[in-house]
Amino acid sequence: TQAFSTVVPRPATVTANPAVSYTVTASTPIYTWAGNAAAGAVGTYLAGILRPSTGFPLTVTTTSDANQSGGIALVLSGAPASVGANGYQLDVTAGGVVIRAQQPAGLFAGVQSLRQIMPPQIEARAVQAGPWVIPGGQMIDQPRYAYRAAMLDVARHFFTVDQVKRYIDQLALYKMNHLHLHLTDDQGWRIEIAGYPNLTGTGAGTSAGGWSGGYYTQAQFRDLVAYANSRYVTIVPEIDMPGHTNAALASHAPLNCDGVAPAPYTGTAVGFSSLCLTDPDTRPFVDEVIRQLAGMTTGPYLHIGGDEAHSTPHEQFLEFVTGAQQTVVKYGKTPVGWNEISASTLQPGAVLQYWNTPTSNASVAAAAAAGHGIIMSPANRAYIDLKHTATNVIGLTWAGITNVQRAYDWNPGATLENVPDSAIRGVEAALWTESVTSQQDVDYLAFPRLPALAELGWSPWSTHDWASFRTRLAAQGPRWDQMGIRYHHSTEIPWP
Ligand SMILES: CC1=[NH+][C@H]2[C@@H](O1)O[C@H](CO)[C@@H](O)[C@@H]2O
Repeated sequence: TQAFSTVVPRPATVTANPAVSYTVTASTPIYTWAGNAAAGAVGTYLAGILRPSTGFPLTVTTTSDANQSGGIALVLSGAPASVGANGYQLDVTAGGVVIRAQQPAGLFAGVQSLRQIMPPQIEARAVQAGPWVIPGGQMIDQPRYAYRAAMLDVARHFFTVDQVKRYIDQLALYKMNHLHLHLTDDQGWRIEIAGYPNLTGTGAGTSAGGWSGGYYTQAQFRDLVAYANSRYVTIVPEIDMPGHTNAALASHAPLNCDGVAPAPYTGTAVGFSSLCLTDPDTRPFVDEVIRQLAGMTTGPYLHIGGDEAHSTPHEQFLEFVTGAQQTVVKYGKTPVGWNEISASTLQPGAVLQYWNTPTSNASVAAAAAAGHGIIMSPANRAYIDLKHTATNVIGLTWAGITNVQRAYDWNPGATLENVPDSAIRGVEAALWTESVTSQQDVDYLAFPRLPALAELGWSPWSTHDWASFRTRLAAQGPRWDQMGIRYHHSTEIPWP
């Protein structure tokens, strides 16, 4: 039987009851809360996970009984107030499983914990022998931070809709609830913008290293947004500006100060490109891009980049970034930017993403003091594009080598001087793809560090403990084997 206390992220309170267990059988139903379609969808999602590996019907039916026994019950009643909108209470007794929440999002989170206390074979896509014994116990659980995210850079190398959906499913398993898509950079523009067809002509024609290009049509992007929403993941699209813009400049000559489009770029340098901020074509371009992207995005955030604008005159940079934030607000979204935008006139609600390595930054601290939220992605902790070990082939090294313990053993709420935990919105694991050209590369770099950052975003600091985490992480290995995730077998982890 899978141990009860192996869940990642660690639930806030976990009480194993080894005296009891519940076995899922061919007659086990899934009950969902009557009258709530979203709860029903969570039940159908759970059935989609359990049916292929058990071969059981696992019929989904409704109940109005907050103490429904005799199966796996997902109920929107009886959850303690402490779990809030995104938490849950999970009880496994001899009589069955009951997940209680205040909102469907909490049921979805509870389902992820339920998956992890079932045998690893539950994640197989072909029928397995069983038995499907679930150990007894109780969890009462809720997230520490509201923003628990991963970033996938689809500009340096392009990843298909299906590959991104697979990543979304992996994020959901670890209760991450935002996926930041880095859609544009020097090497590629990956989102269709009506009226500027060459952005996804020349702009999407190649990638770092000269590999094949690609892009999302607006319909495909909307499909990704809908898929993410069905996994309680919010897409955060990024148009990186005014630097990191060679793909746009190569696609649309008027955006260049001299009116001459540069060649597409397949290298991996940064900081050499800039939109021409004195050019009258730039503002309408930026306005149209933000307008269309906001129209495709159901989530509240639109990321305007702002990093490494080393080729942009500083005063022009400040004025541009202030204007870009105002445009995002005009189209109904909340602006997010890399921490360099803190020097601009931050718009109400604007959120900063901290990526630098120093533990102090006066401009960011001032922004936090003014009430702006901070997302923590310090490169020497949260950049899962860096190598795991010095001998790794793929991965970068500019901010060091990040093994699992370095990714895990830090407190996002107590990292930046004069930035209190109350200013921290959450954590984001950033996967840049200069050296990443395949699904396997993504798996190898993301696992096992992504779950480490997921635990930092979800679990209370009071339970933060490397010795406990490394043993719980070890129990995830057999699950990843079943899921076909080709993870890095870090020597820090006692894999079974
Ligand atoms: C915000 C930020 N800008 C740079 C930096 O992070 O490092 C990344 C590689 O780790 C690189 O791809 C990116 O363009």
